[in-house]
Amino acid sequence: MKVIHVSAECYPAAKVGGLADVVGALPKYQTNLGYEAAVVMPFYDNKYAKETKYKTDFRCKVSLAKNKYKAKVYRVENSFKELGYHLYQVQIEGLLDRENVYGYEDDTERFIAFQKVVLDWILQFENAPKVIHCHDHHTGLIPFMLTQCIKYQSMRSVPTVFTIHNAQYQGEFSFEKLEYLPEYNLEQSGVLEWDYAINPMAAAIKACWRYTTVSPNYMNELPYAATGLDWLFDTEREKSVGIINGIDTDVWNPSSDKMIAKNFTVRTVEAGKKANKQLICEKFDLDPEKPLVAFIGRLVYQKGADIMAGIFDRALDANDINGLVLGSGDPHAEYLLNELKDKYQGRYNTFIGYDEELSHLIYAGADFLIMPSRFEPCGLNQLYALRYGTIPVVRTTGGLKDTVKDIGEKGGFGIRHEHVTVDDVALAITRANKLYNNTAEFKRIRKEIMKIDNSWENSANEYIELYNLIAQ
Ligand SMILES: Nc1ncnc2c1ncn2[C@@H]1O[C@H](COP(=O)(O)OP(=O)(O)O[C@H]2O[C@H](CO)[C@@H](O)[C@H](O)[C@H]2O)[C@@H](O)[C@H]1O
Repeated sequence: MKVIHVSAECYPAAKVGGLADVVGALPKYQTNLGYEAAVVMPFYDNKYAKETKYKTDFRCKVSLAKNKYKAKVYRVENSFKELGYHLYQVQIEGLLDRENVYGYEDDTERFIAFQKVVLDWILQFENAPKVIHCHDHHTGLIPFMLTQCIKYQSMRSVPTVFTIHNAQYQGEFSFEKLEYLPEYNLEQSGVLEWDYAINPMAAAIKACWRYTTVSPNYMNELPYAATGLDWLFDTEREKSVGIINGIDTDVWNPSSDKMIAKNFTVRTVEAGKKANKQLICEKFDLDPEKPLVAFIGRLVYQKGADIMAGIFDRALDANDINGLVLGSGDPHAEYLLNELKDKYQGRYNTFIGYDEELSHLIYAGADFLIMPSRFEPCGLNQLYALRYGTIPVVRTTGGLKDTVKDIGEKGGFGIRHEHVTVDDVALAITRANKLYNNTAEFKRIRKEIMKIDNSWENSANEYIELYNLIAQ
């Protein structure tokens, strides 16, 4: 294989958010373009693992200070046929074999051990990959280990690309855990360090050959984004590239999606969306005659979760619309969103939790999707919404700015707002409601957005061009 993607998540094996969607799709498109790609990720003891057949590809022991763990690298049988790329999963007994991806006290230990096993596995390849492509901070120590650790010296010339999906999460931990890392020249500790701690995201930026962000605009924002690494992003900018995410049009295709009530194309969009909306309205006691404004996502500060209940309260009060929220995260935000149900019975509802199938149905049946994000490295939800004829209402930030044009502009097809305040987002929803009531224009835009090409083809090629630039 030419490139190995290393990631904590990959759809369909394990998904928490957009990282899984990207790592689950990009390698397939790269392989289709003739650049054979594989993915290596942790093995979690989840539903996918129970339904999947594995073959052991490699066995080793991994140590973290005095603790030793048995590890295996599994190859997922038939992954090339079913997913379009080879999928490998690292099983570390007692560390990774748990149900969830994140959220354990020893996440630092889990992901350090994972990265060490990945490199031990690659070390014994007859032919090293041309590029190792790491995604987010859980894999950020790999560029460091490759360039600094004695054990991996023979792979020093293998180029690394590091992709930032979200610079807010950096995985920092204390230097007390330094002994978990393989031996290196301690004079190089500065490469690991940021703000008196080991910071895997900072270490990756410093040690990788090139780093990328998932949209060009997020790249421009990073030196001012208050992530704590602003200065680093400014000084290392020369080795950065912004490449916009695409979507997997095999998975996200309204004409063949098995998770929705009725399939549709641009030609049959009216009937298709109506049937999907009807089912949502039945499930959630909403009014199919009124526009449906939805939110899907992790209920965290980034996504505006703290003001989400306020937004729906104001927007439902001012407009004759439905509101629906699918998400989970901050318990207080969940509580406030649920509390609103009594006030707007028959027009507003929530599903607090994670439900992949329901998300597809909502993209297919909603009229508008709101994304009042404080920052958004790319955002995939707006791209899925467009493909399913749902008009995005987004904050002008990050990748949302790159992918959504306001209806006030020439050729515009979405609604944008500048601020993450209840007032600004509610006003944007009022604009959406006005557009809905201008039936001819609403229907025209709905058809237009379904035709926009946000598939992975172009971006997958941009990554390949980047690999070719650095790999000899
Ligand atoms: N409760 C729920 N039920 C079902 N599905 C749910 C869900 N909550 C979220 N999802 C799904 O998770 C994905 C979210 O993707 P995003 O890219 O919008 O955000 P995320 O912040 O996770 O990703 C980060 O990485 C991606 C990938 O690079 C960037 O696009 C993004 O800006 C960055 O924050 C979508 O597939 C969405 O449908």
